[in-house]
Amino acid sequence: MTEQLKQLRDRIDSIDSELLKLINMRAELAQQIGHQKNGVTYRPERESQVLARLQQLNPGPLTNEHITQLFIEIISACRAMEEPLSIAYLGPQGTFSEEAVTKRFGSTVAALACNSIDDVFRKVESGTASYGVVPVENSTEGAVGRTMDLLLQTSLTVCGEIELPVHQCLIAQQTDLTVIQKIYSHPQSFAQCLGWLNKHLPNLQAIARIDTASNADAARIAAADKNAAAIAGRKAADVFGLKICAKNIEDDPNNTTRFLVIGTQQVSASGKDKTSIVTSTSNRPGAIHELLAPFARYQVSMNRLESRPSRRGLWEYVFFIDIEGHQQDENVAKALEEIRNKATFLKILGSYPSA
Ligand SMILES: C=C(O[C@@H]1C=C(C(=O)O)C=C[C@H]1O)C(=O)O
Repeated sequence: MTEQLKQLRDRIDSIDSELLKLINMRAELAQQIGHQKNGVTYRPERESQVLARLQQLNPGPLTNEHITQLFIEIISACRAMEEPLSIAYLGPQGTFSEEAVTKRFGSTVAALACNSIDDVFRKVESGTASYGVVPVENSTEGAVGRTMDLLLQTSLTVCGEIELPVHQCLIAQQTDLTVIQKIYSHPQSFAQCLGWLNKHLPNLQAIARIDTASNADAARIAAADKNAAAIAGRKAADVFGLKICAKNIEDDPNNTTRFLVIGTQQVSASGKDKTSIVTSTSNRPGAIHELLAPFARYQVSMNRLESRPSRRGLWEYVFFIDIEGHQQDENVAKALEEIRNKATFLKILGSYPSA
């Protein structure tokens, strides 16, 4: 070892000793805060402020994404000193939902794989899990209907959102595409990769496309059949020991899935929030225009408007709306108050920090 290398490593060692001390001091403070809280440990608004502040202060060379991931892990460990969180998600292991859990909560949580979106809601409603993570929309494929239908019925609140860039891979036991006779995947993932499949697969007509309940299920099946491939994330290839034949095969390179964190808590304002509501109105000319007019009047921006069958009458709809701001912000509160007076139905799903 050269003298210069030794000196650099000595400096890293002494910085690590400092970091070790500081991180443990941080954990002790989190524990003290935990003793002062009654009830809810996880404070999404505070975590979002902590991360936003660090991003603003970050002098580099580490990027804001690096800093965010590092601090999410530090916060995750500190939070666990107060109380370990259990998070239900749409399993099995290796799904994008699992990645979304880690992206928001870090690794120091008990992640609970569920068989269905319904099961995620049930686990949180029954108190078996503290929070749940469910997919709500994809930038290519649109809304996840089941999540929206369950949001309408549930007593749970929306406590957060997670945006996850979704990069699909074609994975198999080997990388020779000519032996592939079947491809397994979730219908949403097939739809996200249609262009690539049509362009790159030899003998496309002869290849069966088989739907599975999740990408990770597709990977599990492909791991037991040498003539099969799966479309899934990199994580699923790791979990099931498969090779990556092609990566980033999604047709839109910005392909992103948005997930919601569901729980039982009303989240306080962070300063940069969103509010999700479901509403409906009578079926007459101009009714929707009138219903939404207060948003324009009080300068509330609408990020999303999605209609779903209400399941109460033929051709009757409910509207899922995301707006900017917290329900306690004055302009949002006034707009929602007016809407409540006009709507035949209004449910505020929750306010939470913007991703
Ligand atoms: C320490 C706290 O508890 C949790 C841990 C946090 C942290 O480590 O920074 C932030 C918010 C909470 O989820 C707190 O509420 O400040």
